[in-house]
Amino acid sequence: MVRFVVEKPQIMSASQNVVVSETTRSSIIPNNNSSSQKLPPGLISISKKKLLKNIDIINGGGQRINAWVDSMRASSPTHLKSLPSSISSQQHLNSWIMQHPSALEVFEQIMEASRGKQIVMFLDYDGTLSPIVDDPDKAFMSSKMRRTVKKLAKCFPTAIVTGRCIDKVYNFVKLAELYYAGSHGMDIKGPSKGFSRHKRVKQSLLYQPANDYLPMINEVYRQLLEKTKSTPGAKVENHKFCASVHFRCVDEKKWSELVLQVRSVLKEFPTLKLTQGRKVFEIRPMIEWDKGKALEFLLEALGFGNTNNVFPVYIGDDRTDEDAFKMLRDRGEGFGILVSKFPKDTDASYSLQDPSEVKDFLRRLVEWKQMQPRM
Ligand SMILES: O=P(O)(O)OC[C@H]1O[C@H](O[C@H]2O[C@H](CO)[C@@H](O)[C@H](O)[C@H]2O)[C@H](O)[C@@H](O)[C@@H]1O
Repeated sequence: MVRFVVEKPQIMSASQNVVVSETTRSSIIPNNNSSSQKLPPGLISISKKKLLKNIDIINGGGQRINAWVDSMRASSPTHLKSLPSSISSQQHLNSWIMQHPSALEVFEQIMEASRGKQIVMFLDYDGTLSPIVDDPDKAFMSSKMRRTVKKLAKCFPTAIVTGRCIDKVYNFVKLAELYYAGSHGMDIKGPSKGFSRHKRVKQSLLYQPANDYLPMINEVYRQLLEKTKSTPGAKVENHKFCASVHFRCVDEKKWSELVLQVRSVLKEFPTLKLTQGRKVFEIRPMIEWDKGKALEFLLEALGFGNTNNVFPVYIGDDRTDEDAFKMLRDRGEGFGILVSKFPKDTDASYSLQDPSEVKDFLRRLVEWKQMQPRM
C-alpha cells in the first residue's frame, strides 16, 4: 500500500533546553511500509484512504454545491434569524446559555477551580481580541484591549493562537512579551529575547512543524489569487503555512462559483486540506497539527507537560478553536471559553458574547491576580 509520511512534530519542552527551530523537517515522502510496520520515530503517516478521502472532499465527494453554500451561510451568523429555524428560538438560546454560562457571571467559581494552580492564558485573535470586520487588513485591536493583554501577560504566561501568520498578527498585537502560535499553531515562537518573564523557559522557542509545505503554500496562494480574481470581493491571504480565501464580501449569488474555483485549484494539491472559518476558507497542510496540539506543545514548553498544577484557559470564537477546547476537555485541565452571541456546538465550557466582554474578563483576571498574596 502506498503511504505518505509526514514527520511528526516532536513535543519538546524548552525547560529541557531544547530549542525547536528551522531545522525541524516535515517531509511528505511516499512510503511503501505496510500499516503494521513501525515508522521511524517522529514520523506519522497519512494513509492512502485518508488522502483519497481528502481528494474526494475537495472534489465534492457527493456533497452538492448547495451543501457547501449552506455551510458557508452558517459560518458566521450575525442575527439569530440567520440561523436554521430549528436552532433560532429564544428557548434554545436560553438552554445553551445554561450549559455554557457567561464566564463573567461565574468568575468566582472559575477562580476557585484554579486555586493552587498556575493559570496559562491562550487567546485567539480575530473575533476574540478584535471585532470581526469586513477587511481582514483592518482588524485592529483597541488600545484598551492591548493594555489589558499587556497586564495579563505580566500575571500569567500568555499566548496568541491564531490562523494568521505571526507577522500579520504581531502587527496588530505589538506585544513582544507574548508567545505566538500563528498559522493555526504551525508557527510557534516564544517571547522576544529579554522579554520572557517565565523562569521555566530557558531558551527562546521556535517550532514550525509544516516547514516543508512553505513552497506549496506559496504556489497554492498564487493559483488561488489568479483563479479567484474574477470573483468580486474574494480575498486571498498567505499565512505562511496556510492560506485563506475570504467570502465575507462576495455576493452570495457568487458563492457556488467561488467554491468551484477553490476546489479546482486544490485538486492539484492532495496533501492540503480545506476547512471553513467565519466566512473564510482555510487551506492547511494535511498534518496532524492544530490549535489543540499547539496548546499542548506550549504547555510542555512552559514545563507543565506532566503536572496537574496547571490551569490553562483558552478563549476563541471560531471552529478551529474547537481543537483547543477539546484538548482541554480531554486533558481534564482548565477550560475553554467560546466567544459567541449565538448557540453553537462547542467543547468550550463557558461563553462570552464579544471582544468587549473578553476584555472585561481579562481585566477581572488581572485584578484577581493582583489581590492574591505573593508567593
Ligand atoms: O484563528 P483566528 O485568529 O480567528 O483566524 C481565523 C481567520 O481570521 C481572519 O479572518 C476573520 O477575521 C476577519 C477580520 O475581522 C474577517 O473579515 C473574516 O471574515 C474572519 O474569518 C483572517 O483574515 C483569516 O485569514 C483567518 O483564517
